[in-house]
Amino acid sequence: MSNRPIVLGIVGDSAAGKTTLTKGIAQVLGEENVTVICTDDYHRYDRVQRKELGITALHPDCNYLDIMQQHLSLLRTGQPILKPVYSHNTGTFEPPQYIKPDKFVIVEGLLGYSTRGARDSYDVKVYLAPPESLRATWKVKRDTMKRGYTPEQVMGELQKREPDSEAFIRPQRQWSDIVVSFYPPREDAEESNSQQNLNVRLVLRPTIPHPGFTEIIQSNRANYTSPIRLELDRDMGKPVDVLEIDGHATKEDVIHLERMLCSEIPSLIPFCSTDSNPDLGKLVGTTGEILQSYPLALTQLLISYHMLKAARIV
Ligand SMILES: Nc1ncnc2c1ncn2[C@@H]1O[C@H](COP(=O)(O)OP(=O)(O)O)[C@@H](O)[C@H]1O
Ligand SMILES: O=C(COP(=O)(O)O)[C@H](O)[C@H](O)COP(=O)(O)O
Repeated sequence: MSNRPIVLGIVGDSAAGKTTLTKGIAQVLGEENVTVICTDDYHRYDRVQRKELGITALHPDCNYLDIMQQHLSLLRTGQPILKPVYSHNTGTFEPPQYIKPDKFVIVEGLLGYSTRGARDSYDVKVYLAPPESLRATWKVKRDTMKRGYTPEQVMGELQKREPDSEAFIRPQRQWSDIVVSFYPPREDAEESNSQQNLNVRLVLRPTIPHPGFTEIIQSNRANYTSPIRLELDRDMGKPVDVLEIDGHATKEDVIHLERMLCSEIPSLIPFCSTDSNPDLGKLVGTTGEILQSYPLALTQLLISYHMLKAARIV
């Protein structure tokens, strides 16, 4: 067992699903073992100042990225930090927080892979990339319900942020080991956009050793219509494996994959199916409803697999 924390990065644009996935992974790893850091705390300006300056939270100049990087290096070696705190409720800063890292650290935020030094701090790097239309739906719902914005304000903000999303957020995809995209089965099905039965597309780069999916999928009636598919593709010009899991996959479809992931890592076994772990794949939807999805469950398990594997071999 490694004697330093294992660090997971979850990076993506606003409302891409970072907090939701972070909670799901912490649930599998055991919340008591996980320290969660949100890099929004490293904003340089509060909400009013950003408005006055005409700068978005996505811009590197709007964040203390040097301090974020220092803190990530400290956490990686097991040392404590005094972390700033940004409140999304008030849009202002609160007193700093003393944080001593647990066995696992999850760092979620907008610009986590934007500097070389920061990127060097992670054991596993995930990038979240839902289609932009789904992200907009999620952002409008969440920011109106939880952050006190009107729908018009959120749409305006998305528009204003687009150049910075393109320049600073989306390029970080290239640094990730896994790209996670939840998406509705049919792009034109507006009402399925935010809710149940989302599919997931998992881009697996050869930057970390992934489990041997090929075997299990081949032995398992894999074909183009199977709800679980493994394909070879390219992502940002580089060869990758892509694992697709459809929202309508049944328990029987996912069970082999769950067992395979868990058999390699004994400590995952108690958490590896919705029978033994009823909260696996559960999430709070944009209107507060509780959803459960196999695509999310398998995404949680795959990322937890990598965390536990890193903890054993480092
Ligand atoms: N996999 C998912 N399936 C369904 N809804 C999701 C999923 N991920 C996120 N959401 C919804 O989108 C909204 C934004 O997600 P959140 O995790 O807060 O994003 P971020 O932390 O990246 O800003 C949440 O309110 C949540 O209900
Ligand atoms: O883009 C984000 C990141 O949060 P998330 O990734 O959770 O959307 C927020 O808009 C900024 O942090 C500013 O916060 P606020 O808008 O609350 O002032």
